Amino acid sequence: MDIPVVDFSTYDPASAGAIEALARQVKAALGETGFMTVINSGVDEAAISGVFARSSAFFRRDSAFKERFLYRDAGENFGYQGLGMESLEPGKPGDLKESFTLRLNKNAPFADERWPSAEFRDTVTAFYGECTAAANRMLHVMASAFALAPDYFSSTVGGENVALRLLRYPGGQAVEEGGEQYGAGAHTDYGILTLLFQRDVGGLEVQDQQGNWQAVPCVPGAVVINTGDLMEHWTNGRFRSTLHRVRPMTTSRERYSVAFFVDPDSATLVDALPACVDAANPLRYAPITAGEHIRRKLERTHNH
Ligand SMILES: O=C(O)CCC(=O)C(=O)O
Ligand SMILES: [Fe+2]
Repeated sequence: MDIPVVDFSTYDPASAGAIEALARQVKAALGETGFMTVINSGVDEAAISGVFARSSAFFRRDSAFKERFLYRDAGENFGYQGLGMESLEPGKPGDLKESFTLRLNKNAPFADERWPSAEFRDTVTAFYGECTAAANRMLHVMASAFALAPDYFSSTVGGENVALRLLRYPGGQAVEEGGEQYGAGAHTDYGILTLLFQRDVGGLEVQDQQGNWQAVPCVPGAVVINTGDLMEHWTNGRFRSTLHRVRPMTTSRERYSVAFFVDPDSATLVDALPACVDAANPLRYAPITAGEHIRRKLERTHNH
């Protein structure tokens, strides 16, 4: 399975032709694998490097420091989780990763003491803005793939359930290849769309339609995009929410990644688009409220 590469340099909201051409490529990619590699996403390379630098500076600190910012609960979805504190595949041993997850709720901002530093907060806030703008361009194209208004999906994303996550998969993990414990256990993402930034250490794998795991390559400067469960619901399965996982880092190399999860506001009722339901594609999913789905998945994966 090849992950299709889509070049967003031609994105022009004023050109119906440009949007249609992109929509055809996005529809093919998300319909086939649920994943695509986007080049020229518009996210500034200096901003990407800046957030990775901030991430490694934070994770290099000792546990006592990092644990001052511990994740509390799925409701707020904010803070530091150490090795093993999450199992993305519920019931499996904890993931061999550490993470800092953050939301930026404009109405109820997190207090200063919840942030490792003001500089950290400012860097991730700026990056969150870059990701939001890029996600909105992609959501525009995805909406046009179904002849919907440009803001059909983006208008449901006020930020309440959007999360940015810094991830580190430490090297030297003494686990067997093919064992039960992964860097990140097999899972599907919860919302509409995920933007994933990686550097030169890979490990992400996607399950193809035959059930085989395929490596996702690291393309310099590119963003890996995948659709989540709620998008699969919305499109009645046309856009797939594909299982993926991260291999355990058994050599001395460590993997860093940054994920931006674009999820609709809690009250959004996600119901299959009429254009995606017909005799050949009968309705597959009952309507679901976004908040309920996201919260249930977060709660199932958090190891207390
Ligand atoms: O770090 C990665 O490459 C993937 C992370 C991921 O799939 C997730 O956090 O949902
Ligand atoms: Fe994921």
